[in-house]
Amino acid sequence: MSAPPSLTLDGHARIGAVPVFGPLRLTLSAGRITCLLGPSGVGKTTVLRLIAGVDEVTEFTGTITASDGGPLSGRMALMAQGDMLMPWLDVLGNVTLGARLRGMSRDVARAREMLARVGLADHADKRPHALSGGQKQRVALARTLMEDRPIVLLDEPFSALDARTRAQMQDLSATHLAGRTVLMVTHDPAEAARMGHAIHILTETGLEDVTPPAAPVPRAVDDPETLAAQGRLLARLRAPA
Ligand SMILES: Nc1ncnc2c1ncn2[C@@H]1O[C@H](COP(=O)(O)OP(=O)(O)OP(=O)(O)O)[C@@H](O)[C@H]1O
Repeated sequence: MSAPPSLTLDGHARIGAVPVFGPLRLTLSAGRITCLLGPSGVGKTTVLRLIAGVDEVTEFTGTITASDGGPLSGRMALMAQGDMLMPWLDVLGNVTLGARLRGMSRDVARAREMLARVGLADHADKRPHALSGGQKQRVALARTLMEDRPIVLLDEPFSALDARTRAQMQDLSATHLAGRTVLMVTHDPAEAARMGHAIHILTETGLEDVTPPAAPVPRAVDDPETLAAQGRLLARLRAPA
């Protein structure tokens, strides 16, 4: 994996005549996890999709740049909202989809290992329709973590998981994402308090920074400083705009 750059999105966005966000300047520090929270519809997914280069409806005026000056394409892995699994491929085929699309041979052993880590070793031969929502989301997570990319974009990656599995997948992801430049959109203050090296809230008027706990990521769920940060975040999210 090449060294992860920092990324900066600087600009404003609209869909037709309707402003989505901006002016906004968001920096994702190199090798760190940045958590982005905020009310529904404020533009978090739009920010993530613009960085990913997959937004075809938003008119963005501004720049999205990497600190090393290099292109972003080919250096990013994206886990979009919704599992985006191919219904005609089995679980193993979905987890190795990236290699298939690049015309490379599949690393089946690594894919099976990744499936075991997300708790789906016994589901490799199933099609997505035979999985629960939380299982599908873990397949999508495994597919994203299979991609050895320096920049990783995750849109509510654990939203369909029960509390225990969610904590396990956060731990797993923190291990795999260590040293990568990560944007994680989430609605969960507890998740941001556990996972974020930087935490921002996107509001109609711009970006607000929330100081994360000092402990390394992933922080213990019952660590007092983590719980205090979770409380601060929740209070801020509940406050009137
Ligand atoms: N394809 C589209 N066409 C028109 N408007 C859109 C489209 N996609 C998103 N929008 C609008 O853009 C705005 C930002 O949407 P976005 O999905 O980025 O919000 P969000 O903060 O991620 O919301 P949520 O937390 O509910 O996922 C919303 O007002 C939404 O209605």
